[in-house]
Amino acid sequence: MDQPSPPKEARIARFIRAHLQEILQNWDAFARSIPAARYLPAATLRDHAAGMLGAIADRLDLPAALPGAAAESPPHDGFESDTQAGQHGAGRVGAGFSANDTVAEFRALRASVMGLWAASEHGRDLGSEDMMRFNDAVDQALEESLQAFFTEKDELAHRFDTLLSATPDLHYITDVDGLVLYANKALAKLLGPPASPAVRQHLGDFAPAFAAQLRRDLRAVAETRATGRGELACTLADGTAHTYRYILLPVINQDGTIDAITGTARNISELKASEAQILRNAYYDSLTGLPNRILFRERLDHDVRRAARTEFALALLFIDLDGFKEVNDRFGHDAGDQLLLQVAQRLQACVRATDTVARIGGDEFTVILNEVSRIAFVEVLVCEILADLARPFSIAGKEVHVSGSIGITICPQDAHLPDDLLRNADQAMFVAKHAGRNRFSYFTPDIRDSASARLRAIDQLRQALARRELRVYYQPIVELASEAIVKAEALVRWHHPDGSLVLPQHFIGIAEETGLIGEIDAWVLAQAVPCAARLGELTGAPFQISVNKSPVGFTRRVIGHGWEEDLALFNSAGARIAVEITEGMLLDDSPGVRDKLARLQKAGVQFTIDDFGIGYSSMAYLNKFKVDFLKIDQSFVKDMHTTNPRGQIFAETIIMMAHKLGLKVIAEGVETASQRDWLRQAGCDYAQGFLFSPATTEERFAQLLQAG
Ligand SMILES: Nc1nc2c(ncn2[C@@H]2O[C@H](COP(=O)(O)OP(=O)(O)OP(=O)(O)O)[C@@H](O)[C@H]2O)c(=O)[nH]1
Repeated sequence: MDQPSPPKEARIARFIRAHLQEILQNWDAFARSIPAARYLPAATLRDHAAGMLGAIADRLDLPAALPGAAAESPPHDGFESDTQAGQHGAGRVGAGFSANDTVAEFRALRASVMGLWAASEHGRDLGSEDMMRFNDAVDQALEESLQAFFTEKDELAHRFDTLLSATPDLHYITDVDGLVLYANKALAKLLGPPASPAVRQHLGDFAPAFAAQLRRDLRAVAETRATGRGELACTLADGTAHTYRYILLPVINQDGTIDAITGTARNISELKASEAQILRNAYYDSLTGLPNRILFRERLDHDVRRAARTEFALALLFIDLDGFKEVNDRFGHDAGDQLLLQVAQRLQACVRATDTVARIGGDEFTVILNEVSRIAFVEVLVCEILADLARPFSIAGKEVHVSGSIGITICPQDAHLPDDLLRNADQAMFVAKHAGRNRFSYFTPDIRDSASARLRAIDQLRQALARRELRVYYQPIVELASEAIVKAEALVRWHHPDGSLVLPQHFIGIAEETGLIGEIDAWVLAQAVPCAARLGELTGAPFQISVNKSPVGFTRRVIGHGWEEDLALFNSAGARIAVEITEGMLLDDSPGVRDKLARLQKAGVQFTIDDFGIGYSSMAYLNKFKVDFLKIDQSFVKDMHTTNPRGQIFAETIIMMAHKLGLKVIAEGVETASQRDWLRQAGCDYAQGFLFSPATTEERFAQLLQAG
């Protein structure tokens, strides 16, 4: 049987297979004109072309591959890239080809084959059925490729949309005018539905007030091709205020043109709020909201510089509350906080918006008064502040009273450097406080001199402690009935390097202010306890030494003061030590003070009320707290036989009252025999003073004791 002649279409298939290498050489030249093809290696492109040509040839070989076959079996809707052409089209998406590039690629294939066919012996058959079938096969492959290409693109877009819509950030693609080509879910929500499907929304529509800013930025990105960045503080349609940080990137086409801009915008409102909070914490006092010390210093620097350029002066006020600690102690720390807040409000209400009120420490405030034309105005304002602070405060339904001590310094009159001004105002405040509180004091050079002298004294006292220049002296206390030395008072002396012996009244005040008193009191106690034991051995009977304990040591934390260490010493000494305290101490009903007194009493320590009769008139504390001795203040003793006979009456009354309460009485400052005789006759138990002996060293004291 005769073999049927091969179908006509096989001719071109055979032609393709036979001339594949030449076709591919032609193809190379065409392919170079396809923009995206430039980014693929030549070998890869040729492999693709060879694969496609092979598939087209195979298709032409099929008997079913008749003209119009593609039209008869159109790719179904859910196109799957299962043919060679389909796979090719889907792959082109990943390779960065546009649809036009893909079309161009097929055109190049067609032209490569047709060019060679025309040049071959078949040249005259260009319009032949072979050619028509070939063109149909290429068209069909192209259609399959494009279908796959677009399906892949849609899927990719969907995947990107899913990815970009999974974040709260705004992602967008716009044209160069800002008309939105793509908006992720977050942005679409902000933009709301478009007015009409035919009208594109503008990126700035979600914050209309900033549309102009966005337009400018978009234009700049399109013109400069540089990435644009910016921040947008805006109010959204729901009335909430937000800040967005955005980025705009030009999408540069392969031909170098820009017709789209893409980017993201992130809502940084929380970040901004926490940045603002950090800034507030760094520069503002969290309790009162006033500028803190750091911001105050910055403002002072700035205001001083500005004042130097004008004819105006600047006044700096340093305000320290009086009696604030008592508010904390009596009403609690929260009440203290409330008070500070109300003080801040009152101070702020006194000054102009251009002035600064700052809280620079616990109960310390400063006020910078700018553009001061007359100092008299400052004084008027300061009086107003004092009056305002002295008005009662209402805290948790209770009336609370404080006052203020104010130091004033003027720039440039007193100083023109911020540090000096602050120091001046502080020193002037110190003077106001020590002059009785609830008043003001101007800075003067004298104040500076005495403040420097005070600082020098503090420094010297510190050194005295370190160099062990302090000594304990003991003053005999005699029993008036027998005139025998039965006790001693330990008194501290300072052997100054200049050879002088400094009495406590010249340094205890500074020691109390600076807290060094704790160290001094503890050191005196540590000397007195073994001394009492030694003197006891000498006399063969327990010997008692009184030590002074500063109220500061009971009420505050003081330097070098280990309360527990003291207590161990007191415990070991028991009644060999008596503690001299002031009436004020017993009136202090704060738990800290009461607890310390009770612990001392438990240790067996006896108590002497020092300077009795010159302090508080209330004696109710004598009923509450067990005291052993009353010490009549030396002012009564001194007055006894001089101009003021009332001294005798007071002394007599004190002695009588003490005895009725079961207490012993010590008179101090006894200098004359007549004072001694009178006291003895009035029933006073003990006396101390120059008549018997000044305070002296332990050795000398021991000699006195032995001499009887
Ligand atoms: N409630 C409260 N108290 C504070 C705060 N900061 C510091 N203080 C207290 O404020 C007090 C300030 O001490 P002082 O200035 O010596 O007290 P004061 O009673 O006013 O003494 P004078 O100035 O001598 O009249 C201390 O007891 C601190 O513990 C705070 O933020 N809140």
